[in-house]
Amino acid sequence: MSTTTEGLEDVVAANSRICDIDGKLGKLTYFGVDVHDLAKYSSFEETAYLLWHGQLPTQGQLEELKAQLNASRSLPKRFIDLLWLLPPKSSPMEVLRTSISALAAFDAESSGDAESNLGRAIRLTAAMPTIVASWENIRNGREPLAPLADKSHATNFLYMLTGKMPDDYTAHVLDVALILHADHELNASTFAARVAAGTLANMYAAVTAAISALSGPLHGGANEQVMRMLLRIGDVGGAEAYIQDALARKERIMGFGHRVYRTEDPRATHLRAMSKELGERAGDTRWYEMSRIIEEYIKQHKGLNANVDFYSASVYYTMGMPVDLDTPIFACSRISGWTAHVLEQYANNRLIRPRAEYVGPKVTPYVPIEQRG
Ligand SMILES: CC(=O)SCCNC(=O)CCNC(=O)[C@H](O)C(C)(C)COP(=O)(O)OP(=O)(O)OC[C@H]1O[C@@H](n2cnc3c(N)ncnc32)[C@H](O)[C@@H]1OP(=O)(O)O
Ligand SMILES: O=C([O-])CC(=O)C(=O)O
Repeated sequence: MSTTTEGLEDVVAANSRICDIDGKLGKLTYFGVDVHDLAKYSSFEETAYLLWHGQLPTQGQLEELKAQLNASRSLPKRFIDLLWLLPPKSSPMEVLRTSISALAAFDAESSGDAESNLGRAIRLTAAMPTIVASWENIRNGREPLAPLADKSHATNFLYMLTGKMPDDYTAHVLDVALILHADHELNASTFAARVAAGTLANMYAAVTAAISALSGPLHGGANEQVMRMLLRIGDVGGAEAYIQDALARKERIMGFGHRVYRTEDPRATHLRAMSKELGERAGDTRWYEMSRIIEEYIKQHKGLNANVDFYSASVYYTMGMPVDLDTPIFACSRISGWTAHVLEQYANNRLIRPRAEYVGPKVTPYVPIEQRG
């Protein structure tokens, strides 16, 4: 058998039209559209349309998608009842994973054709922020809030989380963060979704697999760990010594390094700027300043760049998000990319089944239990 590539590094495992990354140049495109342009000019809804259809929508197509999302934000009462049964200490990421798995049982459609699956992608994308916001309310003993008709995805998410209408800038920041996190080629969670879809498991099963893979601290779970680190450091003056010690202990610094990027992660450029501006607007740039010190130190001493998870931590924290919602927020964006990849997998399916290089013991005779030991 051929030599193994640990972690499948640089292995090309699928043809995909959805997302392209140039890790040397730090370029990221969705169906050929530069993520910098999407961050500047687009909205999450428009970006999701692009991922599902391969082209940006016309005004009419965008309005239709917004109407479909608005019509699918509410959750069935029996589903909300299910959330009330979960222990309040359950982590939001576990609740989200359990919820998507359970949501399969509430899907009235039985067809698995492409149109039905596109409908599922839209409904899942609409429902995820409602699930996260409902859990935030339920775990604090409050009734979940109903979504607002005719408001954007980002505005609705913030409203349902806080019970207050967000200001335009905060809604814009979340919208841009959702655009930036929407897709990233064959990252671990998208690959997990495609592996599940490749068995022709349904979209809920594939997304449940994806949420599981996203939750780990080497992937989407890193943003939460970044914020926990910043909170441990506590003040700007302590940042450099903390990182110096952590590196001396050979610790991995969350939010740094990437399997593909060898230069600045283009998403970090926007998140860094938003972290700064949010801090300035809030009159507290502590988290941004701490982040900058850590970033410079790690770049200088380890040659590693900040990834998408590093500045999203201070962005969400400055927006007032509870730290354990960081990764669920990531999932609420990546659902658009996951479902786009699942649709692409179904459209051109072949079971994904690699081989392992066997490195275990040679063939050994079976020893009866009374002769072992
Ligand atoms: C949305 C996302 O998923 S973005 C990634 C989010 N994850 C994180 O931020 C977690 C921290 N980062 C990491 O653990 C890694 O950089 C990963 C998992 C993202 C990429 O890992 P890989 O491509 O497998 O790189 P690998 O783990 O082999 O590391 C290569 C070397 O860089 C070091 N390194 C990589 N990342 C870090 C880090 N964040 N802190 C300290 N050292 C690091 C490793 O220790 C290793 O050094 P060594 O060769 O001396 O042992
Ligand atoms: O591509 C990866 O391996 C991880 C990543 O940045 C993402 O999923 O956004």
